[in-house]
Amino acid sequence: MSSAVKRGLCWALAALQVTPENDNDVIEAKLTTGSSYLDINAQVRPDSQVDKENVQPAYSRTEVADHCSSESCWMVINNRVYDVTRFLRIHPGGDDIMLEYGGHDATSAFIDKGHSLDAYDMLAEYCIGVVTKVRLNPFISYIMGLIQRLICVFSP
Ligand code: HEM
Repeated sequence: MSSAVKRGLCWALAALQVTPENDNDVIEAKLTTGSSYLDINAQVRPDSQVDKENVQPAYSRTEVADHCSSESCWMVINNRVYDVTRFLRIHPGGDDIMLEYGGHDATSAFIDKGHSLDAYDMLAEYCIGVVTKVRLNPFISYIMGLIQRLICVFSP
């Protein structure tokens, strides 16, 4: 599948404001190692930042989808919005891969890559808010999440 088609489909899904609830399952599955330190919420949002993040703005996935360039690159990880524009050039994995996920939900990609705990710690610095949750019919939400995942799995 060409990246243009992939981007189009991802944008369409974003426009539908799909919050892939399944990402929480991914996180649970990845992090049920028994170590409390491996709680992504603890890593993404240490206690000291809870209040700060609570007053941060909420962005829709459509808004996030608009920020997909090197001039302004946002991504969603675990239902939080990250402005990674200034991190692009210093990301050890390169800016290309970051831009691929610019404007999208990068939760699974971020976790599947197996980032170090240092990388998890770095997230807090780039967090600008949370994603607004629009609850769709659970069945539709499930199908949308499934399509989103299939796109990620089968695209080159
Ligand atoms: C704000 C989000 C991100 C941060 C803070 C971040 C941070 C890091 C850091 C610190 C490393 C160095 C290795 C490590 O400590 O794990 C790294 C490597 C890497 N990251 Fe990210 N990353 C982010 C997003 C992503 C995304 C969305 C992808 C997409 C798959 C990705 C893919 C990679 C890859 C492929 C490497 C190179 C691994 C290697 O060569 O060992 N990263 N990242």
